[in-house]
Amino acid sequence: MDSIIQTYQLTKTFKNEEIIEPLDFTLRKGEICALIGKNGAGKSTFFKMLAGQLMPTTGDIQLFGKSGKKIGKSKKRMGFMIETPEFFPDFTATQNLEYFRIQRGVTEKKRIYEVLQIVDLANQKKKRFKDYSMGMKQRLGIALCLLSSPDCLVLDEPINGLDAEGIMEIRKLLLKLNQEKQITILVSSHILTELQLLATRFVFLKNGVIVDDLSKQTLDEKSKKQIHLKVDDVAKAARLLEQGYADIQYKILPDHLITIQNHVEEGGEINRLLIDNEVFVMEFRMEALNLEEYFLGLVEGNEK
Ligand SMILES: Nc1ncnc2c1ncn2[C@@H]1O[C@H](COP(=O)(O)OP(=O)(O)OP(=O)(O)O)[C@@H](O)[C@H]1O
Repeated sequence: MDSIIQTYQLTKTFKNEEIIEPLDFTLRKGEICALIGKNGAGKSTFFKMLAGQLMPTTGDIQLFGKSGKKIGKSKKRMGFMIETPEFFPDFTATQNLEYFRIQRGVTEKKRIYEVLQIVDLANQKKKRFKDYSMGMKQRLGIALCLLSSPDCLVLDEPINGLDAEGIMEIRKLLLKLNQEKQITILVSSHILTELQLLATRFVFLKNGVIVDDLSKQTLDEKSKKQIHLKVDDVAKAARLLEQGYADIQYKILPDHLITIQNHVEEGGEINRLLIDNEVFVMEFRMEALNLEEYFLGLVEGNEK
């Protein structure tokens, strides 16, 4: 059984507003799946439904193939970090984890030392939580998720607010958990370039709808190129592009520049379309497109 999380037509409505539209999603074993969406896209709402903190309005959730009343056992195989856990500021990492170990019924006391080692906090045992850096606090949050030895982690914005070093540490940690401990990971963020170095799959969420779902390989191919044009009549060129390609994704930049994010393989035809219609093309080249630009193209549509 390869699917760890599966949702069927899952929805959530708050006060007559559908925040999550019927959502079908599968997380497969071994993946590091990035859920990418702007603030308010519905990432936390989706994660809270997976964790059982929010009831879906309609639809179904399966964890490890189990749903409904049987889901409880599967939930024990999951580690959720949806909001920063409420650690005691004056407690050390060990004292904080000991509190949660007892609360959660994890019998083996030595597990605390193991998880602190995994997240590289074992040598900080005497420091109190309030003296931790943001990165250390996040890693302690992940340690807490790991206490019950889960097979899957669901992490909401674990690198939010971290500096470059903190981000790198979390990335190293998540890669280690995935590769060495075979933990499947679903992680959300809006720091897209960071996820490009971490995830094996990218799911884009906009207003509660999955607008794209790409493997790392496809994303890398897409991010290789975009068309970069300099033309004399930008408005006419834009009109021709829209007439020629209904789904065209482009941006108009200052200095008569247009970048086109899709139909990149048809660059020759696009050039011909413009020239044949008497648009003077001063520059035509392919250039690299980064994930951030691709994402903005998807979630904002054309900037006209
Ligand atoms: N309990 C609630 N009652 C009413 N509206 C809510 C509730 N929780 C979330 N929302 C709304 O649902 C939408 C999605 O919120 P959500 O927190 O899931 O987005 P998000 O993608 O996680 O964004 P962020 O990164 O800002 O947390 C927002 O418009 C938010 O205001």
